[in-house]
Formats: sequence, C-alpha cells, structure tokens
Amino acid sequence: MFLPAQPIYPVAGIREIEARAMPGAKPSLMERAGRAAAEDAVRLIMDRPGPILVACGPGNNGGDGFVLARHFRQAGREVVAAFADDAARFPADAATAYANYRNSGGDTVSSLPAAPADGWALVIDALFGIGLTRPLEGRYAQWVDSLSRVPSPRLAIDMPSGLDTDSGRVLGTCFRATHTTTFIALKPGLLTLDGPDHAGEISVQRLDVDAAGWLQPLGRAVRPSLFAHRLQPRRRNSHKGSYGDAAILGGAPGMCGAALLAARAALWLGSGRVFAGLLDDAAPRVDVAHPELMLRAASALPEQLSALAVGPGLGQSDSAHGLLSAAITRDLALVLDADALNLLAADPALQAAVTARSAPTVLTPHPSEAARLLGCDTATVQNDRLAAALALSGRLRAHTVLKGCGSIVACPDGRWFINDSGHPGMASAGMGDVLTGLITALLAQGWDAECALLAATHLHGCAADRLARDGIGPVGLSAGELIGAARSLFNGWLTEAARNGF
Ligand SMILES: NC(=O)C1=CN([C@@H]2O[C@H](COP(=O)(O)OP(=O)(O)OC[C@H]3O[C@@H](n4cnc5c(N)ncnc54)[C@H](OP(=O)(O)O)[C@@H]3O)[C@@H](O)[C@H]2O)[C@@H](O)CC1
Ligand SMILES: [K+]
Repeated sequence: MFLPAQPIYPVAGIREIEARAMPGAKPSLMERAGRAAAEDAVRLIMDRPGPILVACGPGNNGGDGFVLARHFRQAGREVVAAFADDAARFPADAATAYANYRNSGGDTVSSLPAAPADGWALVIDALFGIGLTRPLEGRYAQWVDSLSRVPSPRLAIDMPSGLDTDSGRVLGTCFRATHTTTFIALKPGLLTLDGPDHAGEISVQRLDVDAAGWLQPLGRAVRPSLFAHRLQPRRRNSHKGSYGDAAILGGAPGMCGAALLAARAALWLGSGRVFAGLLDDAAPRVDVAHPELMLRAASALPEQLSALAVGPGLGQSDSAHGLLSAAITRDLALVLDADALNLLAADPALQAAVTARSAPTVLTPHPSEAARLLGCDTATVQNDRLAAALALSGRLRAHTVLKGCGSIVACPDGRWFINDSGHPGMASAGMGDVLTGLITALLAQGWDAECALLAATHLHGCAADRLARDGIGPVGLSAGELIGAARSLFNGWLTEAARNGF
C-alpha cells in the first residue's frame, strides 16, 4: 500500500495549528509531546543500561525535556537533567513541566557532566526547537558540539538544536542526532539542505492533533500516493504511438553522453519512441548499446512530438540559443535543463517566452542554475531553497525541481513538495540528465507536469537507494546504472497500484 504524503509546515503554520489546538487541550500539548518523545526514547534504550542525559533549554523545547525526564524518573530510570538557564523565565507550560519534574524529586545540573564509565544509555537534546531565532554560540554551542560527539544514540526533541526549522540551515552549530522525534507534523528544515545530515531517523508524533484539519498544508513529503492515480496498467490493445514521442535536444561537441543518458532514461521509462537531436556534427548516428534510439541532427527533430527536453549537453552556442528559442514556442510539454537554464537566465526575451507558454514547462535547476535564473548567488538560494523554488515557479509559470539534498518540487500555484529519497552517491555526472529523461518519458506518456515531476524525482532517488542496498553505491554509483533500477521500481509501482485498485 502506498503511504500517505505527510504534510509539512514551516514555523508559522505549526504556530497557527498550535494556537488552535492548544486552548483547553487535556493533557496539554507539552505533556503529550514529552510523553511521545519518552516512548520513542524507550525504543532506543531497550538493550542499553545506564543513565540518560537530557539537556534542557530556556523555552518550551526545554519543557518537553523535563516532561520526558519526569516520566523516566517515575519509571525508575536514572536521568541527569542539564539546565543552565533561569527557571523563573520559563514560559508557562515549561514552568509547569519544570515544577512537576522537581516535585517528582528530580534535580538539575548546570554544566554538562562527564560521561559515566559505561557511557550514557541515551543523550537527549531538548535545548531548542522551532523557537530558535539566531545562531548558537557560547555555552549552548559548546553543549551541542559536545553532545554530538557522544557515542550513544542521540535523540533530538522536535528539531536538532541549531537547525533552522524553515530552511534546514545550520545556525552556528547543530546537534547531530541519530533520531529526531518531531511534533504535530514534518518541518521543511528536517528534510532539505543540512537537515537530513543532522536529524537522523525521523519520527513524527502527531499528539492527536489533526494538523491538516486545522490548516490546509501547502507542503507535503513526496510519496507515490501523490501520483498513484497515474500509475495505470497499459491497455493490451495499444501500440508505440500510444506512449508518446519523446525527444532530447542537446549533445554539443564533447557532451553527447549527456543527451544519450537522458534519451536512454526516456526509453526505459516507457516512451513509445525516443529521439535525440545532437548539436555535435560529428556525433554518432546510432547508439550501438541502444539502437532503439533515433539519433538526429539537432535541427532535424520531428515536427510532431509529445514531449521535448532541451539542455543535456546543450552548451551555450548561438545555435543552442536558436534551438532553445524555437523549442520554447512549440506547443508541447517542455523540460528545460542544464545549459537551457543558463541561456534562459541570460535572456529576458526567452524568459518572457517561457512565461507566455500555455503548454506545461518543467525546470530542473541545481542551486547554481537557480541562482542565475533568480539573479542572486548560490548561497542565497541555499539559504532558503523553498522560497527560491517557489519564486522560480511563480516567475516563469513553470513546475520546478530545485535539486540537491531534499529536492524541492514547486508548483506555479504555490504548493510545494520535498523529496526525501536518494543519497549523496547521486552527486555524480549524468544524474541530472537521467532525471530529465525520466520526466520527459512521463510527460510523453500524457502525465501532467506535477505528477511527472513528482514521480520522476522520487523514482530517481528510490532507484539510487535500492542500488545502494544491493552494494551498488552510494560511492561510485554511475548515472547509467540508475536507469535499469528506475525501470524496475516503476514497474513495481504499477503492480502495487493495480493491486490497490488505483
Ligand atoms: N508547536 C507545538 O505545538 C508544540 C511545541 N512544543 C515545544 O515547544 C517548542 C517551541 O517552544 P518555544 O517557542 O518556547 O521555542 P524554543 O525552541 O524552546 O526556544 C525558545 C527559547 O530559546 C531562546 N533562543 C532562541 N534562539 C536562541 C539562541 N540561538 N541562543 C540562545 N537562546 C535562544 C529564546 O530566547 P529569546 O530569543 O527570547 O532570547 C527562548 O527562550 C517546540 O519546538 C516544541 O519542542 C511542545 O511542547 C508542544 C507542541
Ligand atoms: K531540540
């Protein structure tokens, strides 16, 4: 069965849900949060004797820590609570949690204690959650760095301290959790940029709050349930014309491989026919490994196509510019990748033409390409990947995938998705070309841009994950190897969809 695509909320959304769900909630949300985190913690210490270290901060995240510490105390487990702030300044719920902890006989220490001889069973970071407002420094930076080095399971409460909830940026320094228990719903920062390196395994504890019932989410994690309705079995009475003509335009001198990789991916994900239009006059006229592909001169692609990708190995020559300009005016689903994006960034007239298109446009920038398109630097894009992807989609009236750790898929209407499949072995040449081919294949088969982009992006990462499980990667995974795994997984999804009656 396909898992539901969980909602994701930035801080403002979580605060809004909290404000609606909180009044009169019994038990209080903090009691529920501390208890839920304690339940996750119990699973981590099943076979680990010894004391638990809980580091509590000055806000409600610290309050969650004291609720958890009280539960462990009451269960007879040794807990050391480190707290170095002024309890008189706690917000109301945290003050209650602190008082209850003290009333249960709990004590605090004001500096991080040395580890016991046999180590901590577990260390818990309840320093800062969604209320982090500035970089960690001084004592808290030292605590976080020192806790991150403890060779035990390390559980972060709600957010790893130091991680910006909305962007996944590290503010100063950041706790390196092996596990994170997050409350109510996922947050963008857990899933993109530096989030996955610091959050570890994520457990979402909803605290009996129906988040989507209170606030319609704009963001969701990518899961096949989002496009399961598109995973239709093929009709027996069909032919290659039923599955579209896909084309890849690129392959300038020295870069033919990029276009061929994209074309192969388009073929193996089910396009009826695949053409590759190559700019290099000396390019081969047949792909001997895949003679099914129809290789043409770049100017000789057929008039009738179902979907066209421009960019893999395109280069930035005048002829590349001319071909791109002509492609943008064609009334078909269009994917713009790599140098097509760089040419677009440098030419406002091309941008206006993209904006005026009525057929779907898909953009596949990595952060530097996105920066060129937005007229800013790469760091600005990475500082707020979500905003950058949404700005591109809004400005160019296109669907966008901003690649990188936790790829962001943004729609022109303001909805967005974060993909959590894939691994750093995918940081290798040709991976983007394969993604472009996968998207183009689905567009050629009549998928809408949103579903094609979500499915291809997720599939791309899932294929890499599957190969890594089989020892093919993460290190050394090559883009060409991904294509067969993507085909196999996609067929598995089709079978699953048919079994579930989509
Ligand atoms: N949302 C929910 O539904 C639920 C939320 N719950 C929990 O509440 C958490 C949010 O609580 P929160 O708002 O009190 O924020 P939190 O993260 O504890 O930090 C604020 C404190 O840190 C301080 N501070 C900030 N940055 C700092 C820095 N760099 N260095 C030093 N200090 C810094 C800041 O001080 P100030 O900025 O005012 O100087 C303030 O004192 C949430 O993550 C979850 O765990 C659950 O209990 C129930 C359900
Ligand atoms: K935390």
